[in-house]
Amino acid sequence: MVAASGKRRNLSSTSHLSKKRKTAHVSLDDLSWTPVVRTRTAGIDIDEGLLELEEVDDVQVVYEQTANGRVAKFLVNESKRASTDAGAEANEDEPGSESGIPPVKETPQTTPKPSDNSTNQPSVITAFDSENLLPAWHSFALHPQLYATIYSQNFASPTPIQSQAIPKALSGRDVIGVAETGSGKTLAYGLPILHELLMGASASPPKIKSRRPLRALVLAPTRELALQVSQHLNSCLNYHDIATISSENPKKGKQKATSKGNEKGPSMPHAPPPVSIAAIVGGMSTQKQARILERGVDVLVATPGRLWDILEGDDELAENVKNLRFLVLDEADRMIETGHFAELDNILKLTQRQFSRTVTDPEFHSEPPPTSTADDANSSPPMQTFVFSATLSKELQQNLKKRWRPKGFQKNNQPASTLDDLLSRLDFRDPEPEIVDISPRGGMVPTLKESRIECLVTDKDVYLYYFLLRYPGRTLVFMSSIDGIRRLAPLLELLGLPTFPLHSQLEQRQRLKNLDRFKSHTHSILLATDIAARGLDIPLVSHVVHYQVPRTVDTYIHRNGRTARAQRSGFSLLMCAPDERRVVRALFGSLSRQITEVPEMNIEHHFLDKLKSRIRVAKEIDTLHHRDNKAKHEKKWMRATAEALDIDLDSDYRSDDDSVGSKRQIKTHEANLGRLKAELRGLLKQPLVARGVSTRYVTSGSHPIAHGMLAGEYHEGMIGVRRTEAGNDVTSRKGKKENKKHDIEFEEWTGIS
Ligand SMILES: Nc1ncnc2c1ncn2[C@@H]1O[C@H](COP(=O)(O)OP(=O)(O)OP(=O)(O)O)[C@@H](O)[C@H]1O
Repeated sequence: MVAASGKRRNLSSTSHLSKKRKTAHVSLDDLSWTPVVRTRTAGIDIDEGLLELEEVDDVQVVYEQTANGRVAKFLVNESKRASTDAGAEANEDEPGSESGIPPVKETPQTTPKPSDNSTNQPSVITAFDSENLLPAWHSFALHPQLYATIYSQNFASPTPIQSQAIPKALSGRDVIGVAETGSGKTLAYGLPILHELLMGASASPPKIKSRRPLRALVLAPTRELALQVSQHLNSCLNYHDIATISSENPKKGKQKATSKGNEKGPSMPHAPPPVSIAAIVGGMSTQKQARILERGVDVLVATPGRLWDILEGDDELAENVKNLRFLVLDEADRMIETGHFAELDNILKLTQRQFSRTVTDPEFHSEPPPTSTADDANSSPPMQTFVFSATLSKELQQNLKKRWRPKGFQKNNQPASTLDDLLSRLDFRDPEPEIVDISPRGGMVPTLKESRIECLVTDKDVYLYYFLLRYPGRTLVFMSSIDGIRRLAPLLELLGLPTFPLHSQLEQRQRLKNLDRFKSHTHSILLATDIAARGLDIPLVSHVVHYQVPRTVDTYIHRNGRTARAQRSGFSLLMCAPDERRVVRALFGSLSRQITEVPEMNIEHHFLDKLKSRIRVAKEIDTLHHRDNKAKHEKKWMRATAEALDIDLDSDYRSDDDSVGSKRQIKTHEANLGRLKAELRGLLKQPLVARGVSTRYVTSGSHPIAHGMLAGEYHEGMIGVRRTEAGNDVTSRKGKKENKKHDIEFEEWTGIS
C-alpha cells in the first residue's frame, strides 16, 4: 500500500489585476485550486508522502492584525472567481471595491494559459514501439501512453491474471478476477479502463471548462487501499519523460516513444489532463473533495462510506454513477466487513439500470424505487463490471455468475451469504461474466515459503527476537491486539531493533510516518494489527510473522500476501501456542491442508537462554519506564486538579519538575534504571557464538570460521552462524524421523529450559 501524508500547496501571490476591481476575502479552501501535473522527472511522488499538489493564481495574500495575532487573508477578484466558477469569461471592467479592501495591482501574467483544448495539453505518449520493446504486451494493443509506463516500470511481461483478464476486459466483457496477493490485479482492471479513456481522450480532448462526467468508479474497502489504487493508476498517466527511455537504455539508442503537446518538460498546469483520476476517502477535507469533483474526474477511486456521503448531496455525480462506463469492486469480500455494507449497497443500486429484474432483500421493498428507468438502460453506454480479489470462494463465483437464476440461491431463495447478497446486486451486463480464477491451491502464493514455531505463549517474545536477529530484513509482525503492540514495540526498541507500530489508535499522520520509516530501513520491523493485512504494497517485505494465529483463513492469506509479491520470494512464520492449536487446525482444514505440510523453523536453541536474559532485563527497564510515566502523568493530573479546586498539595506534588516521589525514591529509581541499562548494554555486547566455535581461535576449534568470515559467509551478529535466508532454514516433517507420535499433529512443547 502506498501512503500519502499530506498535501502541499503552491500559493502564487502574484496578482494580475491592473484596474480597480471587486475583490473578496476567501478562505483557503474556497480558492480556485487547480491540480499540478506531476512528472516523473520532478521527483515528486506520492511515495514521498505527497497526496496532491495544487496551485492557485490571481490571489493576493494580505496580512491583517487581529486580536488573535496576524492573520493571512486571501483576496481574489470576484468577477474572475465568478467566471471560473460558472465557466464564463471574467468581467475585467468591474469598477471599485465593495469589500473595502484596497485594490490589487496587476503584474504581468507569468504562466501562459491555454486558449483552447488542443494546445498545452499535458503530454501524452502517442506512439510506442511495443512490438520490439514490449513483445509480451504487444498483442493487447494498448494505448502508447500505457506502454511507455509499463516499459519504464520494467514490467517485461504481464502477470498471469493480467494476461487473462486484460484481453477479456478489452473485448468488453465483465470480469470476475481471482488471483493471489501481489499478482498485479490493480493493472489487470486498470489498464483496460485507462486504455479506453485515453483512446477516447485522443479522439475528443476534454474541454477545459466543462465538468467531466465520471466514467469509472473503483470501490475499495480501506482508505489506504483506495489511495494506493489511485496512485497506481495515476502513475500510468504521469509518464511523460521520453528522454528517460533512451537514456536509461542507451543500448536502445533512438527514441522509442513520442509524445504530443509539450514535449520538453512539464506540461502546462492549466491544461486538463487527458484522463483524470482522484481518490475520495475518509480523512480528507470535504471541501477539497467537493472541489475535485466539481472539476470532474474520469476515474474515481473511493471508499463506500465517504462516497455515499458525497453522493447524497451531489445529484450530478449520482446521475454520473448511473451512467458509469466501468464499475470495479476491489477486495469485494473485505468491503462487507468494514461496516460500510449499507453504503456500498446503496451505491450499487445506483449503478443498476434494469430494476425490473430482481430485488433479493425484503428490506428494499420499503425503500423508494431508484429513479432510473428501463429507458436509461437503452440510452446509457454499456457498463462493464470488474470484481477482483485474492479471496473469492469458488462457490461465490458460481453464485455470482448465476445470480439471476434461482439456482444461485438457497432453497428459500435467499442468498447464501452477505457477500453473495451484495454481489447479486451487481449489474453485470454479461449474462455470463468471465471468471478468471487463477488463485493457487489454498490461496498461497507459490513463491511464498511458510513455516511455523510451536512454543508457549510466554516464549513467543524470545522466539521472535531470535528470528529477527537471525534473519535480518524487512519484517512485518502481525499481532491481534493493540495492547500487545504497545507492550512489544518498546521492548524491541530497547533491544536495538528499529521497530515501528501501526494500529488504528495511532493518528493517521503517525501511521503514515511509521509506514514511511519502515519502508526506508532495509532491516526494520513493523508491528501491526490486521489493518495492514490487506492492500499494503510495501516493497521488499522479506518476512511476515503471525505472532498470534489469525482468526480467519482470508486474514492468513492476506497477511502472508504482504510478502512474496510480484513473483518475488517471501517467507511467513506462524507462531503457535498450545491453546491456539485448535484454531490453526481449523484454519488449515478450511484450506484443505494439513498443518504438518508447513515445515517447522530450525532454531539454534543454545542462543535462546542468552536472548531470554536480554529480554528479561529489557522488560524490567520497560516496567520502570512505564511506572515512571504513569506516576508523572498522575502528578500532572493532581496538579491540574488541585489548581482547579484551589487545594494545597504536598510538597512532592508541588515541585515544577516532572520527577515523582521523595528525593530518596527518585535517586533509587534512577540508580535502578541506570543499573539495568548498564546490564542490558553489557548483555547486548556479549557476542552470540555458535556452538563449537571459538572466538579466540577462529582458525581452529571444531568449526574454524576464519575463511568463511573473510568471504562474508557468516552472520554479522551471530558468530559462527552461516548467513542464510529464513526459507532455507526449515525442517519439513517428512525429513524427520518417524516416531510413535506420528499421528499427533503437534508435539508437546514444554518451553525453554
Ligand atoms: N506485469 C507486472 N510485472 C511486474 N510487476 C508488476 C506487474 N504488474 C504489477 N506489478 C507490480 O506488482 C505489485 C503488486 O501489484 P498489485 O498491488 O496490483 O497486486 P494485487 O494483486 O492487487 O495485490 P493484493 O491482492 O495484495 O492487493 C505492484 O508493486 C505492481 O507495481
